Amino acid sequence: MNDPDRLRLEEPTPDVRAIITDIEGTTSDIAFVHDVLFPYAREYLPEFVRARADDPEVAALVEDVRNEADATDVDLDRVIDILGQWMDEDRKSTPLKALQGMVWQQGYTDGDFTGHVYDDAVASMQAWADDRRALYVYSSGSVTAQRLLFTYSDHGDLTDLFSGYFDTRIGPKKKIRSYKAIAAELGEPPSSLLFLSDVGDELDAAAEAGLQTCWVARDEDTQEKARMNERHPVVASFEDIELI
Ligand SMILES: CSCCC(=O)C(=O)COP(=O)(O)O
Ligand SMILES: [Mg+2]
Repeated sequence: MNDPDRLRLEEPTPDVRAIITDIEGTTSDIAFVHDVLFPYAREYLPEFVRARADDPEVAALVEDVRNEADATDVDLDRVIDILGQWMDEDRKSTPLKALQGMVWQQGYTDGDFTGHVYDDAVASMQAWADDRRALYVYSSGSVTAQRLLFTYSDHGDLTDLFSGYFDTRIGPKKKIRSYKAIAAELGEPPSSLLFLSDVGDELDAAAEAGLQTCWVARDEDTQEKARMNERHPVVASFEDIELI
């Protein structure tokens, strides 16, 4: 590992004890999320919500949508319209994400698609797990959706690699407090945690919380933007990350 171009993450104080990774754009292709998962949810979420409206879990999420939309008196059809609008906006709403995850379950189990995970992400995550580094996911997709993607991945079931999952129930991904809450939940000093993402605002928030960060910029446009930010080490793939 003496390649001078290889990114080495020097430890501020302790070594990296745990890695927390984003999914969309980081472990997995943005196109899989936007061209496969989102259209599937756009098509099947309305009938899913109607069919399961009396299920207590779905009913509670529908109520959460009404509250988040500040529309407490609206009927189910209006809630479904709101969810459609939020999907069009790619709003990172916790109840929407929970409902999407429940809808995707059908797609994965029917074999309509498998979860895309980059080859380099699989290889590095396997090596880190072998090296006894704990690996966590933090995504706006619900924990259910995260588990599904890695259970039904292109590479088979990868869930053994992960020690835990966080979604927006711990807080939004662009807020400093979310990363502090994750560190507190893991019982680790923030500086011993490494957060991987393709989004600068998420990395900025993590760095402000004291985490080590790495910008996974998989295409040239993102690499240029990432390098201009200058706050985070930049890699084109997980292969370029060398942990000390
Ligand atoms: C868990 S796969 C679905 C991803 C998703 O719904 C999403 O909004 C992407 O969020 P991320 O935080 O992984 O960029
Ligand atoms: Mg992302």
